[in-house]
Amino acid sequence: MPIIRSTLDADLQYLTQKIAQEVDKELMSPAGGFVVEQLMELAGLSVAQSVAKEYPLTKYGQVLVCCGPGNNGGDGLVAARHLWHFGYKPSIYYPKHSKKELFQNLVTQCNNLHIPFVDILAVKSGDYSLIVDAIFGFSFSGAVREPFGEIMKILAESKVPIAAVDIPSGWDVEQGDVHHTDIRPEMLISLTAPKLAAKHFRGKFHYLGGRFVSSDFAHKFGLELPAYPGTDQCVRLP
Ligand SMILES: NC(=O)C1=CN([C@@H]2O[C@H](COP(=O)(O)OP(=O)(O)OC[C@H]3O[C@@H](n4cnc5c(N)ncnc54)[C@H](O)[C@@H]3O)[C@@H](O)[C@H]2O)[C@H](O)CC1
Ligand SMILES: [K+]
Repeated sequence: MPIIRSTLDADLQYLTQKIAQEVDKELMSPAGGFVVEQLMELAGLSVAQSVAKEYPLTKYGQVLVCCGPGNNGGDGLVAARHLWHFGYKPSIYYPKHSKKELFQNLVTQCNNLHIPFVDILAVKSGDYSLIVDAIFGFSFSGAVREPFGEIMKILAESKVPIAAVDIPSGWDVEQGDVHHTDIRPEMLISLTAPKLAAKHFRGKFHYLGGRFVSSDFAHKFGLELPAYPGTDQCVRLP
């Protein structure tokens, strides 16, 4: 059963990069009425909740959240904060801090919880039982540019499970791992709706998060979204 059907392209069951960006833009237009802080908060909360459903803190308490320079990284910063409140012991690898106030605030919030910001050596230490990959999302394009090549390599060689936010980082948003990053997440948390790259996902757990789409809005974009159970911010996809 298709989860998403886009009437903008009848052959698609998953979103193209362009449609994903259009949906995002429309949500934050006067017609959508959202601001980015709200969407990011709900996206990050849904990531933390998805992780908590499959990786209990008794076994996966030490979580490393790897955050990139854009909004995917912002989702990671939010997710780290919620994971901390859920009882996990997150650390954050965030090599390229954004100067935007939104991101500075997210960093302050994490600092206030004493969530450590670690460097690449800590990432290599193997002290973590789970990695959250929030490096690149739906605006990634082309081959990976430095300084992210090294972290991609570490993620690819990781022996612990990876939970990827929206798209496995380094993967082409539509075609999957065409740049051969070899990142193979065990979990994928698609936000708003899966992107085409999700068709290439072979991990164990595919979740949908970002519970902020109205039915009118979904109808406008031809999105057929599954119902979220109860008060959950995420739903497991088949
Ligand atoms: N509506 C939603 O679903 C929401 C999703 N959110 C999250 O936002 C990201 C998309 O965020 P955006 O800032 O547009 O882009 P990215 O985070 O994917 O990355 C942009 C960042 O990456 C750099 N970059 C791009 N390509 C490369 C490359 N080849 N090598 C190195 N660096 C690259 C680019 O220069 C930028 O700095 C979406 O996936 C969701 O996770 C929102 O949080 C809420 C709404
Ligand atoms: K990602």
